[in-house]
Order: sequence, then structure tokens, then C-alpha cells
Amino acid sequence: MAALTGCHFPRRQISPGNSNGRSLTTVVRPGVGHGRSVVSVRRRPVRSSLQLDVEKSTVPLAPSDRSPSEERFGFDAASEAELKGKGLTGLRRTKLVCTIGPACCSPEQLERLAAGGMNVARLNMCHNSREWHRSVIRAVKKLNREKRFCVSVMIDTEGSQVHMVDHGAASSIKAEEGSMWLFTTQNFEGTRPFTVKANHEGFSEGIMVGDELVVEGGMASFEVVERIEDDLRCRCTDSGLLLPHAKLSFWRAGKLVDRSVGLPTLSSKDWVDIDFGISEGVDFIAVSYAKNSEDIKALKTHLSTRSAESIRVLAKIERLESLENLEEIVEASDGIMVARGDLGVQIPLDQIPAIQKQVTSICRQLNKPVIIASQLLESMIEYPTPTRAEVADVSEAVRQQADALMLSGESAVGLYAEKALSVLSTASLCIEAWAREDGLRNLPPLPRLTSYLSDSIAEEICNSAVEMGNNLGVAAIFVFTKHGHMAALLSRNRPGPPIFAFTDDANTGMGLNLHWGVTPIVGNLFEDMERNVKESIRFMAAIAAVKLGDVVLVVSDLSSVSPATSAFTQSIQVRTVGQ
Ligand SMILES: Nc1ncnc2c1ncn2[C@@H]1O[C@H](COP(=O)(O)OP(=O)(O)OP(=O)(O)O)[C@@H](O)[C@H]1O
Ligand SMILES: CC(=O)C(=O)O
Repeated sequence: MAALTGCHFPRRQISPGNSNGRSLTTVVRPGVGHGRSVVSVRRRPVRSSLQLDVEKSTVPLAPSDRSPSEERFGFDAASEAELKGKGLTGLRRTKLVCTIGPACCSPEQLERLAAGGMNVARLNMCHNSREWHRSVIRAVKKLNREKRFCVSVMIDTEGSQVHMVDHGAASSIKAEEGSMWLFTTQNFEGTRPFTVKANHEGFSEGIMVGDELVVEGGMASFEVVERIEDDLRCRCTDSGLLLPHAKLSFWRAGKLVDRSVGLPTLSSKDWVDIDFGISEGVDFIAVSYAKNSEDIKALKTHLSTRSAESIRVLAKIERLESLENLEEIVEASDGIMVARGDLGVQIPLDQIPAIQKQVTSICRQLNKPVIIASQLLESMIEYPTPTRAEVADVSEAVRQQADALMLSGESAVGLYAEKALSVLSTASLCIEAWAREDGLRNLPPLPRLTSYLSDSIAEEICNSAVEMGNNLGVAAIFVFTKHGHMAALLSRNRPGPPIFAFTDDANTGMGLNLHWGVTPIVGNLFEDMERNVKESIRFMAAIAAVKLGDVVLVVSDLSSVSPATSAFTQSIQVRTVGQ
């Protein structure tokens, strides 16, 4: 095998074996072209082949004779600023999701969040009107179009939950210990003191005197002292704040009384919201209270008939049943949200860290992005700095290499939305740098994802590419991808170098926004792979993302159909940025 030239890193023998120690059958044949060694892998006469090119020659930086590369690709303005500020190693790998609410919904506030690194804007359909959601979605899309941001949009379904719709005040109100409150579904004009209106007619069904009513997983607690038809008179036993839309749960003898039995995961309102999301071109739909894979499959079937674009379905893990059916839910969905807020309503809080770790690990094994959500920086709703414990919690999620972190109330209603985002960003960068130094080689082995030959070739290429990239210390990994599959497979290996995913499909780019370490770059791609490689390197050099002498690993799953063989080639190449 030819040695690499012009590379300033320890030279190692490049082997097509993957990180799990499995290796493909290899045939080394004489180099083709100028100074290349090619390791090709052939199995049966299938239409796929793997090509490993280690190229001595450099990619010249002279401008191409066509239109400038810079105009060919759309690079996210926020990532570009990050790159300019800190270089490739300073590019954040952990993705950031912000819940949009009244505190951050103006075009100016959205722009500041986008500039601060928001990768995905989340809209919780529990709150506010569809008109309001529409205006936010359109404002985000306008920012993407006009200011070169690449912020995806997620809607989050309300789901069948019992929550307050009115609690006798405009915003929050404190329930004092010993005070008596009426929980009702009666319709009345305006608000009444010490009266909480619940959203669901049957909210008190089966509830008995002596049961405990818990608000928002423990913000405040009440004891049911009397039933008056369907209403409940309750005494506050644990004082606390009642917030708009706070969730209500009932407990008997230390066990949750499940109020969602018999209710569908997606309510009729959710289906209307979903169709609204389709018509507004959202990128992700998060399904609240997913019970099993059927919930996810039903929505995917609906989307496949209603939307030409691919809208990714995320399952929220926030109820006991979702934990019981965890693997099938992860398999069926395009990603997962560990919704620690509602999870904490149903299971003891001390179990949440272990569940977060388990869900994160399963998602990585099954190659699905995972978002860690709720209360990451809760105190920043009111204060300009987080608590030490909050920073430790964020750092632990980054150390677990979750794909994304999410702000909830901190951005939606908090006083310091942009600061909270900046805390997430800084903490992520800090732990990622530490993990690269310290923990990179201690990742647990990944199981094989598939037994289908064509898919396992892609998987083997990506596993090998990451191992090569790490060992060679390349500056970056470039992947050319149509549907994002190979970019996701590379990300699953959590490589040291950043991944730049070049695609000509804007929808693929938006979907990749949730994948750890992947920066999507949308633009025109050519039939000719060599031309794509050269143009991409020139483009990245033009924006100073790579510099002279940098070595990049190039991976492709584009179907470059050779007229002679009709072969479908997937490849890994090592290229040097040249004069
Ligand atoms: N669009 C909005 N309009 C008004 N308030 C909002 C909006 N989105 C969020 N909020 C406020 O921000 C808080 C946090 O929002 P978030 O959606 O993360 O929490 P949540 O309502 O508990 O979520 P979920 O219902 O999915 O568990 C909410 O309690 C609500 O007060
Ligand atoms: C985000 C969310 O829905 C939760 O944590 O419950």
C-alpha cells in the first residue's frame, strides 16, 4: 500500500477492517491513475463495490474555471462564524434545540438564537395558536433564506395529557400549604380565585378522596378531600407555583394512577397540528407520550401519503410504556427525545439519569439521533447564570455523546434565552475537547446494524473511515450524500474530526441538523465525483475551513454509475489540500 505523502501525522498502515475488528476480503491491485493505490473489495457480482483510494496527489486550490465554489454551496452562517473564530477543532459537535415561546419569537430574537448556534427550533403545539406557530416557522425559514442560517423546525405534539387550562391568574400563582382549591372542567367566563380548570372532561374519573394530585411532577401537591360530581376539592399539602398549562398527575399509595389509559397517543387536535406542520414544511415532528412502535409507524404512513419531503418522526420517551417498548420505538423512529420533564412525573427522579444513559446508548447503537430535554438550565429562566449542578448535568449529557441538548422554558419564557444557549454551547465545546483528548478511544463497541450486503458495505466503509480519520489525525471528514445515510453512519462512530456532509438535497441537510458532529452543506453536486471532491475542497479552503497541507478524508455514497460496469461505487479517499 502506498505511503501517504505530504501528511504531518504518524503514519499507520491503513486497513479496511473496521473498529469491531471485522475485515472485508481485500484484493490489492496495482495503482490506477497517478500514484494511487486502490484497495477494492468485491464479494459476489453485485452492483456495489467499495473503493479505498489513498491518493498522493494534492487538490490544487486554483480557482475553478466555472462559477466560484463559494456560490455553489450553502454553508450555515453560524457554523462559519464558529469556524472562523476557533478553527476546525472549535466546531461544536453537540446540536442545540431551542423551544420557541413568547420570550424569543420576534425575528430579531430568532436571529440572535440562530447566530448563537440554535440548530433546531422547537414549537410545542400545547401552547399558543396555530397562527402564532405559523409566524414563527415562516420567520425561521426567512432567516435561513435571507441570512444563510440552517435552522430546522420541529413541532412537538400536545398528546393526550391532563393539564391546567386556567388557574385563576394571568401567569404563575403560588398555592400556599393548607389552602383549598377546586379542580374542575366547568365552563365559566374569566377566572375564579382558587379554581383550576382542567383540559380533559374525564380528568377526575376513578379518582378517590385521599388520592394525591401532583402539579408538574412536584411543583405543588394537593390532597383530594371531596368529590363534587366530576370536580375535586383539594387541599394544598406542598406549596408551590402553578404555571400555565402545568400537568396534573394523580397518585395513590405511592403509585401513579394512569389517566391516559384508553386515550390515543395522537389526539384529533394532534392530527390537525400534524397536517399544519406538513403544510408549513417542518423538518421534524416529535410525538408526545409515544407508547410503542405502532404510534410511530401510523404517523410515518400518514406522512408518506401527505408529504413529498421527508419529515422525520421523533419519539418522546416520557412514559412508563415507552420504556417497556424502548427498542422497538427507537427502531421505528428517526430519532428520540428523552423528555425528562414528563418522565419525572411517571417515574422516581433518581432513576432518570440511568434511563437517560440507557436511551442514549441504544440510540447510538441503532444509529438514531437522541435529544436530551428539560430542565438543563432551569434556573436560567430567572437568573443570568446557571447553577453548578446544571452545568454538571449538561456536561454529563455531552460526555455521553448525546446528539443534541434542548432548552425548554429557558428559551421559551426565560429572561436569558441567548445566555442559556451560549452556556450550552460553551459547555459542549469544553467537554467535547476533553473527550477528544481523553475518552475518544474508550467508546463501547458498536453492534452491526444490518445484515443486508449493500447496507453493511456502507456501514463498514463508515466504521473504517472513522478509524482511519482518527488514526491519521485528518483535519476533517467530507461525505457526499444523497439521503444522509452515510453521514449518520459516520456520526454514529463519533469521530475526532468534524464531518462535513455535502448534499444536493436541502431536506437531507435539514435532517442532518440533529446528528452529532455533522455540518450539512447544501449545494449543487456533479455526476463526476472527482469534480465534487475538488470543488468541495476549494470551497472549504475559500472560507478558511481547511488550509494548505490539511488532509481530509472523503467518503461518498453517491451513486456514480459507470457506463461500462453499471457499478455503484462507494469510496473512501484521503486527499491533501494543495497549492
Ligand atoms: N409557544 C409558547 N407560548 C407560550 N408559552 C410557551 C410556549 N412554548 C413554551 N411555553 C412555556 O415554556 C414552558 C416550557 O416549555 P416546554 O414546551 O418545553 O414545556 P412543557 O409545556 O412542559 O412541554 P411538554 O408539554 O412537551 O412536556 C412551558 O411550561 C410554557 O410555560
Ligand atoms: C420536553 C418534554 O416534553 C418533557 O420533558 O416532558
